[in-house]
Amino acid sequence: MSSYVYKTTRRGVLLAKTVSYQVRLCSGNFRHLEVLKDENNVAIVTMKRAPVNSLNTELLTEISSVLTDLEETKCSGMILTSFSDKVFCSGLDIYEIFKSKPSAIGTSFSTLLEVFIKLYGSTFPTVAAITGHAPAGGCVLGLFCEYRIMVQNFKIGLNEDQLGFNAPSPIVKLMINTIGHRNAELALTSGRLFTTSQALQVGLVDEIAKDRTEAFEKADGFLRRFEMIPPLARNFTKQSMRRALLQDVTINREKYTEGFVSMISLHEVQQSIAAYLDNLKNKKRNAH
Ligand SMILES: CC/C=C\CC/C=C/CC(=O)SCCNC(=O)CCNC(=O)[C@H](O)C(C)(C)COP(=O)(O)OP(=O)(O)OC[C@H]1O[C@@H](n2cnc3c(N)ncnc32)[C@H](O)[C@@H]1OP(=O)(O)O
Repeated sequence: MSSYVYKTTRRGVLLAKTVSYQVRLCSGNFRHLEVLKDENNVAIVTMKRAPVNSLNTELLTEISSVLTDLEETKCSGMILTSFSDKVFCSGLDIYEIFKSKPSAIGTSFSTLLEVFIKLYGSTFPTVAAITGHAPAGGCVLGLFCEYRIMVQNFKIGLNEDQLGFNAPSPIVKLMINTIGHRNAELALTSGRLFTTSQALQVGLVDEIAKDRTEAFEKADGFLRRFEMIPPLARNFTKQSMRRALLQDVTINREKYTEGFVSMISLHEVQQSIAAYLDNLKNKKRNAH
């Protein structure tokens, strides 16, 4: 178990260094996730695929499986977060889409769509405690949740265009639903990454936190808003707001996967990803 776990009290979720009797580690043999539940059946799902939580098929499969478990055990809320104080999630594992077989690209993307359906369509309230950078697929994970709290001085956004391909249409719709058509078009066409405060201004995140502890307090505050709301009513409303997009992704999952694979497999796109990776490595080299 990592050195940090989250202790819950009746008044909220607090960062602590010791396991409280009130918190139990969920069963399930996860390599890249830690799942804790408090006495109110709120789950804290922490991604811990070092160094940057890139979403490979294994991590995506684990997230999908946790979501099934949380539905079955009638979880009352979920906080999605990262083990890292620098990166929430760095998006799809680039090495699973660069120079990879179409079948591997397809599996990775299709599993992301499975997570889309389960997380975006979950019956319980969901909040992302974004403790670091959240580019591309990292931002997408946040967008699947109902509410986003982001620690200050990081970056978030859909930068797919910078890598040489476009964000798939369900993600474009999700972005439009969140920040409006004009802002989404400007952001997507330039692959813009927003700073935390810019993201708040545009509505991409809902609250800013000064650090992880505050992010958790605010996440807990969001979940507590629903204490007096009958869960059935809440869920009906949520599903009715999300139905069109959920149905689209569910019905067209295969079509979207084929489209993504074809696009990523294009020679020009692979060249752009190679250049992007070079750039990433150079940045790292120059920083040292
Ligand atoms: C309906 C459909 C739904 C959705 C479609 C969504 C499609 C999404 C496409 C994607 O998500 S593509 C991935 C896009 N991701 C990025 O552009 C992020 C790239 N990474 C960064 O900008 C930075 O690494 C960072 C800001 C996340 C972290 O910076 P820093 O803390 O300085 O770490 P390093 O840059 O040194 O990286 C450490 C290590 O990790 C590797 N890495 C980083 N990101 C990824 C990644 N996405 N996949 C695989 N590996 C990644 C990086 O290369 C370094 O590796 P070393 O071997 O050099 O240590």
